[in-house]
Amino acid sequence: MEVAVIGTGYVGLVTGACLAEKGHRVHCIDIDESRVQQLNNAISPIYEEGIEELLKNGIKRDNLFFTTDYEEGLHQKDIVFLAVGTPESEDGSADLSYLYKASETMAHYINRDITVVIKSTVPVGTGEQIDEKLNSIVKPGVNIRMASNPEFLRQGTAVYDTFHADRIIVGANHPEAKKQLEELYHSFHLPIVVTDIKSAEMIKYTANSFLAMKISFINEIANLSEKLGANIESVTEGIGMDKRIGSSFLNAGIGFGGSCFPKDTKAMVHIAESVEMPLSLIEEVIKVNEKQREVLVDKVRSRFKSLEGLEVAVLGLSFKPNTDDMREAASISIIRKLVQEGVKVTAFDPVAMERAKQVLPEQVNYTDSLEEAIKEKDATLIVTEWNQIKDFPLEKYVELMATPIIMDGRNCFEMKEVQKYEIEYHSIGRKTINNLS
Ligand SMILES: NC(=O)c1ccc[n+]([C@@H]2O[C@H](COP(=O)([O-])OP(=O)(O)OC[C@H]3O[C@@H](n4cnc5c(N)ncnc54)[C@H](O)[C@@H]3O)[C@@H](O)[C@H]2O)c1
Ligand SMILES: O=c1ccn([C@@H]2O[C@H](COP(=O)(O)OP(=O)(O)O[C@H]3O[C@H](CO)[C@@H](O)[C@H](O)[C@H]3O)[C@@H](O)[C@H]2O)c(=O)[nH]1
Repeated sequence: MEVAVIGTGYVGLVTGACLAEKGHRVHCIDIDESRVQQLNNAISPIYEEGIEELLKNGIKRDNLFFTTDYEEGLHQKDIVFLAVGTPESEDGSADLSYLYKASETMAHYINRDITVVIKSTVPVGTGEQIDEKLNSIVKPGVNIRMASNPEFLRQGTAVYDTFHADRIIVGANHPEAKKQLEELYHSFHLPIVVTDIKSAEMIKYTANSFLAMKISFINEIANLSEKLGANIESVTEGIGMDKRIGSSFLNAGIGFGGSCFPKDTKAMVHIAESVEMPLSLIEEVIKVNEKQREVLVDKVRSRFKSLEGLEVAVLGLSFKPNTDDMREAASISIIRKLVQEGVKVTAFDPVAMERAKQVLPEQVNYTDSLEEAIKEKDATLIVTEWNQIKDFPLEKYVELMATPIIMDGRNCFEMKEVQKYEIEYHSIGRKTINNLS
């Protein structure tokens, strides 16, 4: 089919490249000229496994194009996806200004019947509002078929997730839009759930709120387990085997970050408030998460008499492994607090250091060697569970650090493994190991 995708961020780019891989003819439109130029040279502006291979394939096959020109991108298209950002506004609501701007620009170039699909995460009712807006601009006689197709990919595994999604949600009030989207996704061989537009919009926020709730829930239980001397990993194993609970998304740590959970939970609360139906449970999920971000710094504070002049290594900066995205990364608030309290921070991340430099305090030192990062330090804080960090031998901490004290915010190491070394080891929801002589 003939497809256009507006916005070439994590969602738009991956969607466009995957649809081209399945044989559709796809034009991706973005206002960012340097991004479009890079993409035309098969260089990905985002760090995502497998994406550059798809770009090369699509460009070679001549069915994947990148442009800043809406007219060229929308020419003779059957379906157009809107995949621009919907970031957090100051009041916590979703900022729809990029979506409105993109829709308005697009409307001026639509001259035939077309299905317009919102892929961005948007509050319930946005599809209807955009529909109204488009109809007020397009030429009389041109039919807009509005639809919603929310995205569930995770950063770091975005290409894999697109080809192996648990389900595809198609929200369509118009039978032709439903038919076209089913045809578009036919070759993906994935379950498709068809619903109305408002329910599709609701599904996306509900899924993210539920997943965020699981994380805040297990983090509270982890803090309590730690206090009472229980082990959170045994607890999650024990509850996870109950099929009604399930074991996924129950990794205790220093809370959720990234470009989605923090903003989507806040937007959900805002949506509910706007219809006077407060979501107190989700409000608590957010509060628990904010408190959880403090846990590692609190552990440093209670371990050392004074933080002034302390030399600390921070391992992992991105909000999760396998991405260079720093949006709402726990490392930001942790490092800011440490620096404020006089700690000298040396940071290491396998891919996110360049992006991190734009948001972290200027006092931070960086090194691309994990060994160098921990050398002669008073403590090491583990913030992101990259494989390089998880696989780094524990004996190196003993060998290289001034005192081998590890504060692990992601429970990277098994307790029985740590027990073998002369290390002081603090983690989340588990007993402290103190083998320092
Ligand atoms: N990042 C994720 O993992 C993820 C997953 C599921 C859903 N979502 C949702 O998808 C949407 C997009 O998220 P993202 O992370 O891909 O965003 P992003 O910030 O990575 O990318 C947005 C892109 O849109 C472009 N853009 C902005 N205005 C434009 C315009 N008028 N015309 C053309 N292009 C324009 C920007 O230049 C940018 O390249 C959001 O609503 C987000 O909540 C994101
Ligand atoms: O058991 C867990 C799982 C995740 N996290 C944290 O939660 C955050 C988000 O992780 P993840 O969900 O893997 O990454 P995202 O790329 O943000 O993906 C989420 O947000 C996307 C944007 O809406 C959705 O499309 C995805 O389905 C949803 O998983 C990260 O900070 C993780 O460290 C935990 O602390 N414990």
